[in-house]
Amino acid sequence: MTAFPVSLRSCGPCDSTQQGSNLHHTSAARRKTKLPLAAAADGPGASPAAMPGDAKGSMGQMAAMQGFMQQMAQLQQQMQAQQQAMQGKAGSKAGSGHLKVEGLTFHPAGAPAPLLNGACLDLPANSMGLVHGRSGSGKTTLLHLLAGLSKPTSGSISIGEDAGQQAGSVPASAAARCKTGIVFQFPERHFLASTLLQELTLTWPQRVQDMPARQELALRLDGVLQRTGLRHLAMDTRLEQLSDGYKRRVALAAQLARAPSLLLLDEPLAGVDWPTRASLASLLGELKKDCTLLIVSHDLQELSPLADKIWRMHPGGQLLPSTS
Ligand SMILES: Nc1ncnc2c1ncn2[C@@H]1O[C@H](COP(=O)(O)OP(=O)(O)OP(=O)(O)O)[C@@H](O)[C@H]1O
Repeated sequence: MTAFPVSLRSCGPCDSTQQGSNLHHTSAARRKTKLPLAAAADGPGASPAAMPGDAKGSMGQMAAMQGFMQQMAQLQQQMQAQQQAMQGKAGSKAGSGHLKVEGLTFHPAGAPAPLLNGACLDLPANSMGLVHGRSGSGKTTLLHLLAGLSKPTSGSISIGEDAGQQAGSVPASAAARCKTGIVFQFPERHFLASTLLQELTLTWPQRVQDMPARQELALRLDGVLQRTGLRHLAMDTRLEQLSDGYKRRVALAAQLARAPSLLLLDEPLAGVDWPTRASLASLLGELKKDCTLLIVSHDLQELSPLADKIWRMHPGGQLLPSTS
């Protein structure tokens, strides 16, 4: 079994032990979270049109800033999830991943029309949903709303136990969101650490009293590494040395170690070679046993046979059931 850093030591300098380094980076990430999160919480106000004049840089800079804000928001959610699991609020075992979305509309400030227009979907627990559609139709936007990375203009998102309740205009509860994982389209752009070990343990709780939670996470991660085909890699492998397929596996493993009840995946097969696509697709099919999956993809050939429900995102942000 792979040895993970369950024990806690004081935070050392970056070039000290791997574990000390990890603690250091995690603390730093926590500190960094405050400012971008305040901006992210503004939702539509964070769009380029709503930024003050001196912040209107190039679109590339804005995209990078938005990516960073989303990354920080996700990190904070994951940290909250570990904390709540430890306190017994969210439970350490994956709960129901029933996803219900009603009338979801997203019209960011400055956009001429809504990016998402009254989207509805109902995805039972332990099933796989697939969303396809033309480039730019709003598929990624939908995933970001479901992950709580953007704030909807109107509509409701219910996850797990919430899904049985009457929908209102409020998004899913914080506890349900904490059990939602997301793997981005280009996961390597969202890596915050340098090595495999650091990335996989980045959001683990750090306090002395968190030892049982860390032990549980280490045990779960061992199984996840086996399942995602990463177990043969050295834990000090540098992430930049990995192929695109392996980087996707690392991002997936980091999410699975949290035992999400809902896992959102953006183009999980894009940019990987054919044998890797086949093995990744088969892994995603197996994951239905553990959680509910909602996948955005153009790769219908591999994924539609595995999907229980399929939707097409039409231009104008309308989500309609689809047969393929
Ligand atoms: N906050 C925002 N403000 C304004 N426009 C936005 C915002 N977020 C996304 N967009 C625009 O909304 C459109 C839909 O983007 P989205 O990434 O959701 O499409 P997609 O269907 O996932 O495309 P692809 O298949 O190419 O990944 C794009 O034109 C994008 O530039």
